[in-house]
Formats: sequence, structure tokens, C-alpha cells
Amino acid sequence: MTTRDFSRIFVIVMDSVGIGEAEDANDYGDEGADTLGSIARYNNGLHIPNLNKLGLGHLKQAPGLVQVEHPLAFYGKMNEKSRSKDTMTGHWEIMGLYVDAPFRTFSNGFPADLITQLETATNRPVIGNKVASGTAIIQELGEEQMEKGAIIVYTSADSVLQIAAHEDIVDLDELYSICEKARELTYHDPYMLGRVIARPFIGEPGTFQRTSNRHDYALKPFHPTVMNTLADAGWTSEAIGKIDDIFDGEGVTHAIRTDSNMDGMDKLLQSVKRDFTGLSFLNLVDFDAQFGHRRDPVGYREAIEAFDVRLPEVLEELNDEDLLIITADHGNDPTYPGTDHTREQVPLLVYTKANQPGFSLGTRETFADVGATIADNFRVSKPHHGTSFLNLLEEGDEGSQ
Ligand SMILES: O=P(O)(O)O[C@H]1O[C@H](CO)[C@@H](O)[C@H]1O
Ligand SMILES: [Mn+2]
Ligand SMILES: [Mn+2]
Repeated sequence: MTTRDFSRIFVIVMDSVGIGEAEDANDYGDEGADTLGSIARYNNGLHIPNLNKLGLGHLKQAPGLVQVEHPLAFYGKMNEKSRSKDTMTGHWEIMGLYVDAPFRTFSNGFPADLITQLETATNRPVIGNKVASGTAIIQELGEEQMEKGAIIVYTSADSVLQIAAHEDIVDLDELYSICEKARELTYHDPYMLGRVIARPFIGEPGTFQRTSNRHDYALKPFHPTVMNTLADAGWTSEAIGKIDDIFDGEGVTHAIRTDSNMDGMDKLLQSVKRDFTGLSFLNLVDFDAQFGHRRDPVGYREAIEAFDVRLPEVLEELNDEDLLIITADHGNDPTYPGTDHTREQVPLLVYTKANQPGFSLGTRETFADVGATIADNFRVSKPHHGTSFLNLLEEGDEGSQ
């Protein structure tokens, strides 16, 4: 450990809260996607006084977004450089890594070969094997899964193999071990899937419900990320929520699980009250999983407003030596056709009590600017990608643009 400017950096990823189409949205068929703007317009407004105070209204004009005169945070937008719009790619890029080739996707289901290997390895018949929404496929196939003692395998536009089973038929230990086998079978070429996900559910036919016992089995990041360099240098590199899964534990010094956005905010607050030096990295997945993929713009608005309500508690606990960065990993516009992520720019809000008001950080070329800033702050080797904006945070008003 050497020196640092800020002693603690807190990063909150509002999973899927994009802020408008990315420059390359056309390549993804996502022209016009705008998660935050669409939610604001659909609901005729958003009540987000605290995000507005930070400066979110400087990034977008939409009902409920207010351009305050003296934003408390520095604000900007970021484009994603990696050629993919999934969660892992977004988070890895935030920590300084690029993914050049998208992980493989299977829009017609998985090859028969893989399914046979999975059935043999798990001794359970596979049903489903198609692209599906997770909440819909358990209603469709849940009863059959129970009768046959089968496992439901499905995928999406993301590089995922998801396995759903009723907790009374395939207990959690078995489901997790099935997923580990599926992970082994798909870790390398020719499959190299981004993630295998356990999707247990409970209940009766017609009212099946997924439980929070979901578990993700990711690939390890292809190269060390800023989380690794921080941890290797002896700083804290804490993961709250899905972060530990997304990095497959790489560079994580402490992992803290959460079961909802509000639980994530509770855990963040506990972390803010703890004494440490380094990074605390939180993912709030409900925006994406509960509302974006479910194409529920009303629920999504409520989730953003609920997040906004919790912000002051965090801001009050921060001191002059802390930095808070709020951003996202991709979009998931709940008014857009389909049920998948949308290629969007993401918001960047950077708050420190040490220098207010903030000003524009402009439109950043890559999410990796966040990782580069963190590395710069803690004087560890910079990631290959990204430009630090740390110096701008120290400039004061004359840096205003
Ligand atoms: O429909 P469910 O099961 O929620 O799946 C969603 O969750 C997966 C992982 O985030 C994505 O691939 C998306 O399809
Ligand atoms: Mn995501
Ligand atoms: Mn998602």
C-alpha cells in the first residue's frame, strides 16, 4: 500500500438503468432504447429528488428529471466499448477489462449433444431447451418438471444456460451440483457460455414462484481486473450483491450477499459505517431482473424511487475522504420490444463532499474510466483500458464545462 486520495470508493451499479441509446445501438437492433427516459415518460414523471440533487437531470430531459443549478455530484454518460450488452461484460468493463467477442448465445436452444451430456451427468431428463422468460417457463413447464423429476433448461438473448427446478423435487444442493456440472460442460469452447444460473422455484401449478436461492456460475474474467490489483495491493475490494458471482470471486476480499435492492442498500449502509480503505462495489439487480426483463415500467419507476429514498442515508454517512460512484451496466428499457437488455449509454454520478458542486465529466468512451479512476486513486497499476477522471474531481469550478 502506498498513498491515495480518497480512502474509500463506493460504486453502485443500478443494474440496467441505461440513459438512452448508445452510439452503436443500431448494431444491436436497439435504436431509440432509453430505459430511464422511457420510464419517466410512461409514468408521466419520476419522483427522484435526491438523484436530481446529484445532477441526474443534467443527463436527460424527461418528466420528473430536474436540472438543478448546483448539482452535488459530477455527472456524465458512458458508452460501452465491449461488443456485448450483458451484465458480466458491463461490470468487467467498469473494472477495466474489454470483452472483444461476445459470449456465445443459443437462440434456437442448445445442441442435442450438450443436452445429452447434461442428462447423463445429472441423471435427470431435460425439458424446455429454448429461449424463454424465466417466470413464464416455470408456469408452462413446472408441472411437467415435477411429474418427470426433470430439469427445465432455458436460455435468453444473453449467453446463459438457466436451470429451473422445484425445490421439493430437486433440492438446492442437487440443483447447485447440477449447475456445477453444466458449468464444467460449457466453460470452454465450443460453448464458452457467460453464465449458468440455478433458478429454483416453489409453489403449486398456476402459482409457481421463483425463490431468492438463485445462484450464478460465471466465467472468470479473462484477465485481472482493477478488483484484482486492489486486492493484491492489500486494499479492501468488497463485493455486495451479485458482484462476487459476476467476477467469480476474482479480486474479491469480502463477499456480502443480498436478497433485494433494499437489502443491498442496507448492506451498503453497514459497509459505509465500517472502517476500511479500498473499494466497496454493489450491484442492485432488481431493476433488471424484476422490472426490465419483465417489461414492467410501473414497477421499474417504483424501484428507482425507492432507491432514491435511500440515498440520503448513505450520503449523510460519507465523509470528505469518500467517493461515491453511481452508474449502470447496460440498459433494459421496459417499454422496448422483446424482454432483453438494450444497448445504451449509462449514467455516471460521482459524489464527494470534498468538492461541490460538481460539473460535467462529458460523455466517456468506455465504462473502464471508472476502473481507471479507482486504480489512479489507490496508486495501483492502471487497467489497459480507460482514462482516469480523478484529476477533474480535484479541479474545482474552473474545470467546469
Ligand atoms: O427471464 P429470466 O429467467 O429472469 O432471465 C433473465 O435473467 C438472465 C440473467 O440476468 C438473463 O439472461 C435474462 O434472460
Ligand atoms: Mn445487468
Ligand atoms: Mn439481465
